[in-house]
Amino acid sequence: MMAHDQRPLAEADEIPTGLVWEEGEPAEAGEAPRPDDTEARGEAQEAPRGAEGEAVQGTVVPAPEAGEAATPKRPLLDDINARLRARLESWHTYALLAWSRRWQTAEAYIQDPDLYEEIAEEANAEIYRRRAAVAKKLDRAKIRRDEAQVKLLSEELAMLERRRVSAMKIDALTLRARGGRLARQSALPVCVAVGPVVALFAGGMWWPLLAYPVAWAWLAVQGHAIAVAEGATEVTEVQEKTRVLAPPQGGASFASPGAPQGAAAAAVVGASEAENTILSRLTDWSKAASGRGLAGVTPASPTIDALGIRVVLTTTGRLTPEALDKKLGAIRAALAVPKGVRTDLSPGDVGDQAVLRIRTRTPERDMTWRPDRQGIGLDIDTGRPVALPKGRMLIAGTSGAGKSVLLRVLMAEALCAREPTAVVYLDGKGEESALWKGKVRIANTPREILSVLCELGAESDARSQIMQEQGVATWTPTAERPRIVVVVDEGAEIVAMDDPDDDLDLIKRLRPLASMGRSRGIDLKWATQKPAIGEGIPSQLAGVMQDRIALRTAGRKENNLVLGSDWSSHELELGGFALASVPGRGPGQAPIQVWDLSDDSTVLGLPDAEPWRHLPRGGAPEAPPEADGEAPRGAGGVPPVLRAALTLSEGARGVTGAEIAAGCGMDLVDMQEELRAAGVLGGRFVNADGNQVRGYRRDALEQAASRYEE
Ligand SMILES: Nc1ncnc2c1ncn2[C@@H]1O[C@H](COP(=O)(O)OP(=O)(O)OP(=O)(O)O)[C@@H](O)[C@H]1O
Repeated sequence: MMAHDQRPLAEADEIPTGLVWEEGEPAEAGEAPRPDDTEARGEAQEAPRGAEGEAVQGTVVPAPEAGEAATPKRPLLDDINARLRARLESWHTYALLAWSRRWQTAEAYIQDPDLYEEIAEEANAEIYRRRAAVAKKLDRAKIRRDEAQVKLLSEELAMLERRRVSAMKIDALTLRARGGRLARQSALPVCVAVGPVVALFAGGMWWPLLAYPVAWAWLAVQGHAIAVAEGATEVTEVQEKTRVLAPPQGGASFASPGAPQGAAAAAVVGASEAENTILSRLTDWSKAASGRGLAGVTPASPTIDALGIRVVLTTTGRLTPEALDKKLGAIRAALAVPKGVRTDLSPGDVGDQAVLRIRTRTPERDMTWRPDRQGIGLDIDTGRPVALPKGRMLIAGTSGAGKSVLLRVLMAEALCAREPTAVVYLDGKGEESALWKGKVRIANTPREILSVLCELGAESDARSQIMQEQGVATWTPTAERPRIVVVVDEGAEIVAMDDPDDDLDLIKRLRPLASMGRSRGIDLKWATQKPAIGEGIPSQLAGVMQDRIALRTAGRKENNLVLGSDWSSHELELGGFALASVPGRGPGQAPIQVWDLSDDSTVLGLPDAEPWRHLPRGGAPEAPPEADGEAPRGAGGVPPVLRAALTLSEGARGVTGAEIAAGCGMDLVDMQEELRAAGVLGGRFVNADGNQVRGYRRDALEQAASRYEE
């Protein structure tokens, strides 16, 4: 009935655009008018009139949107806009992702929990270096007999020995270091955020504002790369999933990783927080491993025992259990294994399987050292004693790792051994020596150490001669010439003392002991906190010290220097856990828990023993009496040192000072003084090998002796 003539009103009667006149009967009263039609209906009273002047019936209604259905352009544009908006939103999310990751990394770097320890270590090392330098100067001054310098340097040394780095200073240094890290990490973002605004207002330059879109785009690209690397090409909000763990069976077995999510939400009773995190990641393995290059690794149900978590990993595709070793870092990251917790991979029962052990627990064992204990400690996995081979050994460990305790165990083991064994203790620090008086031969000062090394050199030569005479290749220790365990507590002290220019060529004397001592029953145990070659390990010794023990080392670098990259001694716990690179033990094996001999009274209770001294071969002179007694004169009043020098140089053109000192069991410097008092000065002579060496010429010795006989 209604013939609608729709014309825009503006065109017809100058009614505002957006409204049209709709001919026909006005809307029924009952019809709900559109809210914005009120004005329009008012206008209807003055509606246009027909040609004859009669009112034309109709209503003003809003105009349909221009071209709504008439053209496909609009939906296309809407579609493009929607897509663009979605793209921008997702790239913006990528940018936010990259920013949050960057900030997380920066935060972890700034709040690094190891920083305090590193700074404390560095501060202590600085004092230690200064102490070593002053001690060295002091020794030289003593040798020169420069009393004024000796007094000054002794005071300085005493002051340095008393000095301790206070906790407050370490706190302040740590705070400063963290502040520096924060400043460095924030410098670039702050420049990007503030720089363009400053440039705009201060310099009137608009183009630095381009830094904002550039930085945004850069972050978005980074964020996209992160999302792709992590296996999520779409950025979505990560939902916290509930832990899925089946009820423990037989004490400790958990749901397989393939179990449906959300089946159970309880943490495992009795498991620590770290263990629960690891277990939950194993349960949700596909997510934990995503983007870490662990495709082809499937964990079975984990179990917990006295040593921690054990899980069998099955490999598929081209991945082999052996290749898993290289992915251990990625596995640790996927499972969020805490830093100090050790992980070991060993072959499984089936060819494509490996067993991953996450050592979150240490079984309770009585580790106190007693004389009946075997070896240096227990393998923490098997609980069996670990005995180390005899011979030279390098021992490394950071401060507090347990070197001194391990050395105590080695020395106590030697003192209680059935085989005749003596201990020589070269303790440059001098801290432990008091405990061992009357049990082992002790040398603390450079002169004492030099003297002992001369004796050891002479002993080694004597044994070599005896072995040649007997036609044997290995020394069998006897009560007269026992096995000698030479323990160096802190090798860096010896390195610092060494000064070949001043006749203190300690390292030169140690090298033959390290290289040839093993077959002659002389075992050098070299311990150091600083495993860098030249600092704590002399290059002359590094090559020959193949058997090595590392307690906890300061970091990966130190671990690699001592044991090699297959090992992880830097992840060991502090205080008595060690890895041993010796025949029969490899990187795949569990650490050794060292017997605990930190109790001083146990050391004091060890049996006393006559400290070792070199025994010259038959007919050699006796050691002169101690300094307070007047040296007895021999036949014709010849001083014993001169007599010894004459005996030792028989048939030769001369004899070295070290040989005389060793032959007499004397300190080198004391021996030199006594010979000087007897009228003999050092010089050079040609030895049996035809080389010019420093020492005492035979003719000079004879001349001096003849003066006494006269
Ligand atoms: N085998 C062990 N069993 C139990 N506790 C140990 C063991 N070894 C070391 N510790 C603990 O660690 C502490 C530090 O050990 P130790 O003094 O031997 O370290 P260190 O490596 O010699 O350190 P530094 O080089 O700073 O002297 C000891 O006081 C002791 O409490």
